[in-house]
Amino acid sequence: MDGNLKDLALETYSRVVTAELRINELVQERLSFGDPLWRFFTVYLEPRFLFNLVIPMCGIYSQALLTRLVFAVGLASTLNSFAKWILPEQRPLWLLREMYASSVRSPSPGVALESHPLSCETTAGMPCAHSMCFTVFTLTIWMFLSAHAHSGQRWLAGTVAYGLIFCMWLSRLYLATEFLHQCVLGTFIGIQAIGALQQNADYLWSRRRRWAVTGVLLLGGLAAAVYFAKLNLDVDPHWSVREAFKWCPDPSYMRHEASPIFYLVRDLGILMGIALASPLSNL
Ligand SMILES: O=P(O)(O)OC[C@H]1O[C@@H](O)[C@H](O)[C@@H](O)[C@@H]1O
Repeated sequence: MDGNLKDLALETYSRVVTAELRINELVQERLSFGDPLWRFFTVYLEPRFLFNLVIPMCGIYSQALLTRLVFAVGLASTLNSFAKWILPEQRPLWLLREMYASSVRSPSPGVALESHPLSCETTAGMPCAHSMCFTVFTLTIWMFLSAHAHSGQRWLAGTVAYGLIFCMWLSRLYLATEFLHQCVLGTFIGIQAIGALQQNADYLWSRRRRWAVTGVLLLGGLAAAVYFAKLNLDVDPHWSVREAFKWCPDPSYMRHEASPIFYLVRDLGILMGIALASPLSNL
């Protein structure tokens, strides 16, 4: 019974992702006129660029906004890196090439996807980091600016924010780095994370430095524990890097600073900065 259920779940999953490959193909075929725009979203609105340039620039407008953005996007990015680290999922190009390369999986999906230098990601797919962090970034700004806006202005700004998030999905689908469900879930988790941060804002912002630093160190311990647990279970912790090496058309497209461990260290570094500045309510 258990075996049947597992087979059914695997078969359903396989059907869904195969159908989703067609969505990637459709976006590539129909929306190629927007190529520069899709590249812009992926390159200039990605989490690293947000942390390095866009969020500090927002600080020119307001320091309160800067603090909120670093806190919210930093937490969202860490959550995302942990999800990819603990439970990695395929990306469309990896799956497609594996389907064509393997004689076991048939019939072949009959889909052709173009790959770009930007398609060579070395982390796992789920949930989409670009969609998740950009959702948190956009909605945090929207909430901050809406505080003193009329309902009409709020509605207009909200529509623009969701339109931009949708463009980020199209960008990731166009570059065939993500399946649609990975983009949708990235945004969904981002929205849930913002809700949870809002509800617990007083508690989180009043944490003393000692507790915040201990929390970040524990997260570092969790990341290391996952690494050793996977080794023990004979699961490759660097599975996503191997997949990228296997299926990327040109290994020079890959960046060493894009590996899961690098992103975990980057995100925990950002969180450690926040922890050292705690309690945030004093800023
Ligand atoms: O999950 P995505 O959207 O394909 O992004 C992969 C990586 O892309 C990088 O550009 C980001 O800096 C990382 O945070 C992210 O994990």
